[in-house]
Amino acid sequence: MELGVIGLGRMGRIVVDRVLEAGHEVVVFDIDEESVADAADAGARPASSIADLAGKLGSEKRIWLMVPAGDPVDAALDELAPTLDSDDVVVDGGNSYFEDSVRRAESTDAAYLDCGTSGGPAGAELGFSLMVGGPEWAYDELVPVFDAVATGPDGHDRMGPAGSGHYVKMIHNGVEYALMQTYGEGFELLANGRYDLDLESVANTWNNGAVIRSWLLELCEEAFREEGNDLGDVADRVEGGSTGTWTVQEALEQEVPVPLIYQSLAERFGSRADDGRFARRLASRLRYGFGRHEVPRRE
Ligand SMILES: NC(=O)C1=CN([C@@H]2O[C@H](COP(=O)(O)OP(=O)(O)OC[C@H]3O[C@@H](n4cnc5c(N)ncnc54)[C@H](O)[C@@H]3O)[C@@H](O)[C@H]2O)C=CC1
Ligand SMILES: O=C(CO)[C@H](O)[C@H](O)COP(=O)(O)O
Repeated sequence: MELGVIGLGRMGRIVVDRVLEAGHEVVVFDIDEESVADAADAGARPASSIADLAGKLGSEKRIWLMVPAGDPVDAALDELAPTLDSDDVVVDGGNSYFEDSVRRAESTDAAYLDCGTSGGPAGAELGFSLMVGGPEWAYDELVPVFDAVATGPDGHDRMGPAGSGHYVKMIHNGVEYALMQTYGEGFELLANGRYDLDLESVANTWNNGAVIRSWLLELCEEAFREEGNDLGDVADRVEGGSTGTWTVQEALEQEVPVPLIYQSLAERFGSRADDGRFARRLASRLRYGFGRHEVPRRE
C-alpha cells in the first residue's frame, strides 16, 4: 500500500517509520522542511506541498493526518479537498474534538476515519492503541496500515460511525487525568508522610506484581529516577487540558457523574496558581513521560 502522511512531529514520524518498516510506501509532507528531509532520509518520498503529496499518490489515495488538533486539520483538509473523491480515505490520527470529526466526515468527499491514538512517543517501539470511527469499508481498507502503526492486529479496532474513534479517545484522556491525579496524591502523601522513603523504590516495588501496577506507574518510577526523589526543579504547573475539558463537558451533557475526572481537571487549572504541590509536579513530569510535552521548571 502507499500512504501519504501529513504532519511529521513526535507522532507523525512514528507513523511513517512503522509503515515503512512494514514494507509499504510512504509520501510525506510537513510545513517544516527539515522534518520532510529527515523522513526522506528514512526512506519516505518527500512532497513539497499538500497538493504535491496528493498528486504523487494518484487515484484511491490513503492519507494520514497527524497535525495539531483544530485549525491545522481544517487547513490540511481544505488543501486536499480539490484532489479528493469517494474512493479516497483520509485518517485523522490526532486528538481532534469528536464533533469536529463528525462535521469533517460530512463535508469531505473522501471516506473519513477519526482515529484516536494512544501510546505517545513510546509507541515508536511498541506501536499504538488505535480507536477508529467511520465507514467500515474504509477501516477494512486501511487494516494493513493500522496493523503496522498499532501494536499489531489487536491494537486497533473500529469503534463505530463517524466521531466514535475520537469520542473514545477523549474519554480515554479523562481517565488518564484521573489516574495521574491519584498516583500524584499517593506519592505526595508518601513524600510528606511518616517515613523517609525512596519513591523510585516504592514505584518499582508496586510495579512488580502490585494491584496498582501500570505504564503510568512505570513512568512515575522513571520520573523519580531521572529527576530525584523530590522531583528536582519540576514546577507545580500542569499544562494541557483540552481533552479533559471536553470529557467533563460531555459528562455534564449526558448527566453522568464523573467527579474524579472533573477534580483532576480542576487540579490542572488550579496548578496555574503555582503553590508547590507535589502531585501536580508529578503530573507535569508524567505528561513528559508519555507525550514528551515540555516540563515547566522552577526558576
Ligand atoms: N504527543 C502525544 O503524546 C500524542 C499526541 N497526539 C495528537 O497527535 C497530533 C500530533 O501530535 P504531536 O506529533 O505530538 O505534535 P507535534 O507538534 O510534535 O507535531 C505536529 C507536526 O505537524 C506539523 N504541522 C502543523 N500544521 C501543519 C499543516 N497545516 N500542514 C502540515 N504539517 C503541519 C508541524 O510542523 C509538526 O511537525 C495532535 O493532535 C496531538 O494531540 C495523540 C496522542 C498522543
Ligand atoms: O493524548 C495524549 C496522551 O494520551 C497526549 O499526550 C495529549 O496531549 C494529552 O492531553 P493533554 O494535553 O490535555 O494533557
